[in-house]
Amino acid sequence: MTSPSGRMRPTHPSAHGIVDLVDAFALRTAEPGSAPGPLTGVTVASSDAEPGDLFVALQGLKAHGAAYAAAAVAAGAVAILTDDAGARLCADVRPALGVPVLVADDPRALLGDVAAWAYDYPARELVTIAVTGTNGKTTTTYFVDAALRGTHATTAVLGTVELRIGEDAIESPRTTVEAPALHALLALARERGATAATLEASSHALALGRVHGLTFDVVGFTNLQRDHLDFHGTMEGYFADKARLFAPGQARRGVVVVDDAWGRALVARAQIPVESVATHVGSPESATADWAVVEATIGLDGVGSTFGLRGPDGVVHAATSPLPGLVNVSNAALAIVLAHRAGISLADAIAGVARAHAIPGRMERVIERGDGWPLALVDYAHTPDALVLALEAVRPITPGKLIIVFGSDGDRDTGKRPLMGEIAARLADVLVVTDENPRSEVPAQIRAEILAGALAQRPAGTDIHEATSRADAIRTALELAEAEDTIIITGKGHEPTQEIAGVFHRYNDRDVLRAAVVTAQ
Ligand SMILES: CC(=O)N[C@H]1[C@@H](OP(=O)(O)OP(=O)(O)OC[C@H]2O[C@@H](n3ccc(=O)[nH]c3=O)[C@H](O)[C@@H]2O)O[C@H](CO)[C@@H](O)[C@@H]1O[C@H](C)C(=O)N[C@@H](C)C(=O)N[C@H](CCC(=O)O)C(=O)O
Ligand SMILES: Nc1ncnc2c1ncn2[C@@H]1O[C@H](COP(=O)(O)OP(=O)(O)OP(=O)(O)O)[C@@H](O)[C@H]1O
Repeated sequence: MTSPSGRMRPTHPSAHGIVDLVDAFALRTAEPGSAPGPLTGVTVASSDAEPGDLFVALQGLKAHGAAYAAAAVAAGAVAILTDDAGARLCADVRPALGVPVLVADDPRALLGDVAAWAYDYPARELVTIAVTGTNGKTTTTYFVDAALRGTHATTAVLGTVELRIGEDAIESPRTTVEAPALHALLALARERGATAATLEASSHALALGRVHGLTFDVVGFTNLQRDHLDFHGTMEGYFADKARLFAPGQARRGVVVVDDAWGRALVARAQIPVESVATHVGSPESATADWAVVEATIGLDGVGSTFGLRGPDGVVHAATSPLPGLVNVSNAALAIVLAHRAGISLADAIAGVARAHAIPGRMERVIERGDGWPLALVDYAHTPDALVLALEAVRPITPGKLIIVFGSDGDRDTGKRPLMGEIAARLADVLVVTDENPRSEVPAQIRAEILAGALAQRPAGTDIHEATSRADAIRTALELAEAEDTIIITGKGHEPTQEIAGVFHRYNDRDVLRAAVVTAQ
């Protein structure tokens, strides 16, 4: 993987005139200025500005981007696009910025279209697929990508774990990058000969227009569970933001898992053609859905599952999920239909998903059981529902005790903390409660809220431990474990850092586990 600060932009961007930008988007000019060169890129972050960029200065939650316009110009930005408030801030800069300051009423609403224009609409030359939902986005996108790879020699997959084009990848700053970065990545993908791109669309991204400026060929919905209520306010608000992906102009067709009521509501409300997929065997939805999982056998070794997928024509196809647990049967079924609707034959889609590699931090087996070692897995479950499913998936492959190491994020939905504690105390045998990403919060307070939930379920507090450092928590779990036990470390998955009090420390659960094995040898 290239360095996290590495940029993924086209190496041969085309040059546009500022006059053409003004004409194309009916912009007003606050300051005529003088562009030092043609426009070759777009950014919303001064720290990412490169020579030739249009710096789009947005009103943020904490600041107005126009406050950073001078920094962007110093880095080479050739023009500023902002709103009226931003233009006033730019007018106050002394000495004057010197570059044209352009104004739109709502620059965020234009951002995706401007970025697509600047990079010559790369998405039009790629098969594009987006997946949304609370859980399963990453897994489903990797499954879809595996299915596409049989037909498309070079693909891109853009999401939480990494930004990957072909075999070249960098760490991803978030689940869905801002629209200028997205269109730059798609332009680079096109330049490198990619013909398909699969990406995760987070609810934040949909609310903030990060995927504007392209029409996806196919979009998918996994499920909706409690998360991110700090941002969306209510479940209805969260759902409404997810539903934005299933709108004309944003996508041509959709595939929706209808196991939960939100998926069924989405099918009823979507204004694009959608197909439904029911993945709970024997559920009422499976009788009426377009596609349905009609049987599923969980691999007893915990590796994967086989299942039957009934298509709209009534024919049942034998399929495989390469990852453990029923949730991955659901993700695999969705991925197969998405890939098929993106132009892959059903047989090739099924075969491709079956071949998907291990996905970083998703039910990833880091230590295999044997030689006195317990089985140790790292999983990204960080919502109450995901935690239930993760623990239920590993229980059948655990002859001894099930040991969980977990915490909960700071500065995020606080209501889930006692729920996570209660679930862990109910479904695991031994708990080691520790920190996840405390961010600006006091770590001990977060742990106390989790422990309150755990103790409500298990008042005597038996086998409930607390560790102030995550690495210590993992080492504690290893000390407590016998060979027949399973350790599952949840919450951070692939994450390469731990955010504490504004500082991102290099940290990874898998590395700590591997280091413990090496030290013991
Ligand atoms: C809630 C949210 O999404 N916030 C995003 C938003 O931040 P903000 O509105 O607070 O921005 P701000 O700090 O007020 O700054 C205003 C503007 O000035 C710019 N600026 C700011 C400082 C500077 O030095 N230079 C500069 O140019 C910023 O780029 C921004 O455009 O705009 C910023 C610029 O694009 C984003 O970095 C920031 O994402 C933050 C980092 C974030 O944590 N977002 C998370 C919540 C997120 O998006 N998560 C989703 C979902 C994940 C999941 O499903 O689990 C994701 O897609 O990752
Ligand atoms: N279909 C599913 N339903 C419920 N839980 C799931 C599903 N798929 C995966 N999970 C659980 O959710 C965790 C996150 O999975 P994944 O990374 O694929 O989802 P995601 O939507 O990308 O999450 P995030 O947006 O937080 O990155 C997994 O580690 C697993 O525990």
